[in-house]
Amino acid sequence: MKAQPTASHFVNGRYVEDTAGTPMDVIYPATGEVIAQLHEATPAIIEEAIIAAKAAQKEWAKYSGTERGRILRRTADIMRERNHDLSVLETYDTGKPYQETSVADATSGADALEFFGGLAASLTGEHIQLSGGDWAYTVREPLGLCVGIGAWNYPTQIACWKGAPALACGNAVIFKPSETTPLCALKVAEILIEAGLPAGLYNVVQGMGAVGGALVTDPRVEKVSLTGSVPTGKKVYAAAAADMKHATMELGGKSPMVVFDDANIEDAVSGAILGNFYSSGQVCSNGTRVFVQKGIKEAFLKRLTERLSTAIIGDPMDEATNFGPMVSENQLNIVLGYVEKGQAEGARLVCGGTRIEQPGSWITPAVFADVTDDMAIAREEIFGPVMSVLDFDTEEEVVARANDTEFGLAAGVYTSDLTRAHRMAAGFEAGTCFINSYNDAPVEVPFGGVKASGIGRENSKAAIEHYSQLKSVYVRMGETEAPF
Ligand SMILES: NC(=O)C1=CN([C@@H]2O[C@H](COP(=O)(O)OP(=O)(O)OC[C@H]3O[C@@H](n4cnc5c(N)ncnc54)[C@H](O)[C@@H]3O)[C@@H](O)[C@H]2O)C=CC1
Repeated sequence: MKAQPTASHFVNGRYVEDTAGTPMDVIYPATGEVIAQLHEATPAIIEEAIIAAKAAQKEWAKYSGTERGRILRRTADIMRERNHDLSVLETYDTGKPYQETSVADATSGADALEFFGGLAASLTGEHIQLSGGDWAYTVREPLGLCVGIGAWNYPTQIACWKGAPALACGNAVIFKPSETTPLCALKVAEILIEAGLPAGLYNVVQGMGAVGGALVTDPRVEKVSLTGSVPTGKKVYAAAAADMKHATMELGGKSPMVVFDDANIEDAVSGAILGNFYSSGQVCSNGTRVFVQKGIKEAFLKRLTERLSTAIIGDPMDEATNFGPMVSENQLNIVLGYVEKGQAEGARLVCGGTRIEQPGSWITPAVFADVTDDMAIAREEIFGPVMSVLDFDTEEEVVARANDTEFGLAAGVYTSDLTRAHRMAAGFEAGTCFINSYNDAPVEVPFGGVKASGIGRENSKAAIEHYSQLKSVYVRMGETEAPF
């Protein structure tokens, strides 16, 4: 098999297998071939991971930030050196074109390791002067054992976006990748050990939702960070709350992208393509509701369809390919179902949306025009290459319509009017806004959603708040006074 790892799990610094676990086939989405076979984690594997992580974390917490950071930065360097191999594996795991995986997956993971590695030494508390010479200080302490649960669209990135801040703060991690894309997190775990991370601090256990559920409900786990859909997020957040665990939820969206008459059409079309068709549309923050002001609607659609006709759909390993298959047959069928639904609801299919008849899970990028707010394709997260174009007249109207959704992950605006751009950003109910751009996610900037799209933030200094807690220590310099 093309991508068979040494074993299914990585626990306590080494690969481990337990063939008693349910077999899991890993399928290359571009051809439908089985490229690896793993086993789901058994309760024995989960137990081994928890025991190893708890023991290792106690020692890791005693390391200085400088020492922790050095290991993370070394890991980032190794990941960059091996970017080609890691990107090929990511392409096998997800089907995303190598043209994308070579610049947006292991490299983004390395950015997180480097950023949080650099921050580790500066994670200090503060000194607070009080009256009468008394004073207090705060200590930033790790949470303990953090569980990360991943989605299938950015497996390496998610494994690092959760692992890097957790480790920088002195925590241990157990990561459960998506069952659809289990391969790359194992490589991250292996490279962390090679870079000098003590055994037991970053473990990878495979499995379906039930394995995630077993981790989330274990009383020895202090924090849960999920990247996934809103329905899963609601379950995992509720399970974490039952034990008062810390939680970060990076969930789905149905984000608006607003294009005003005065926008640079070429840039707006680029933003709409990036925000709908990169990774075959499998990006949580995608701007799938494209509101176009009526005056430029036809010009926008014309240029969009022209540009879409130049997409290179084909072998994901070919560096020229810029549009790959859906991650799985299951996801393809969900997307095809929405294309059918959109047509049945009366939207106009401008182009694409047809299954490409060849092995693997392929579809052409779809654009719907004349979409109205009540249609399922405008309300529900599709998580595939289906763009809905909606018309609007005024700024006031479009802000209200853009916000009329349970989600609040991202929002974008294309306009050449500077003050309007900032008014729009202020009016959007979204965790991340883009002005004349779409889907940037550099590690320096907080990322996360509002409303049903989640709680907490990943990346940036903001993530530190979600992987550490403050202890306050009061120091009295005089006598202790009591009422009697
Ligand atoms: N906001 C963000 O940063 C991102 C959000 N996403 C969202 O992820 C979704 C697509 O990914 P999927 O893997 O289909 O999501 P999903 O919600 O089906 O699964 C996510 C993960 O949760 C696990 N899981 C399922 N049930 C569980 C349970 N009861 N307890 C614990 N773990 C459980 C799954 O095994 C998987 O590892 C989309 O909604 C997308 O928007 C994807 C990428 C980034």
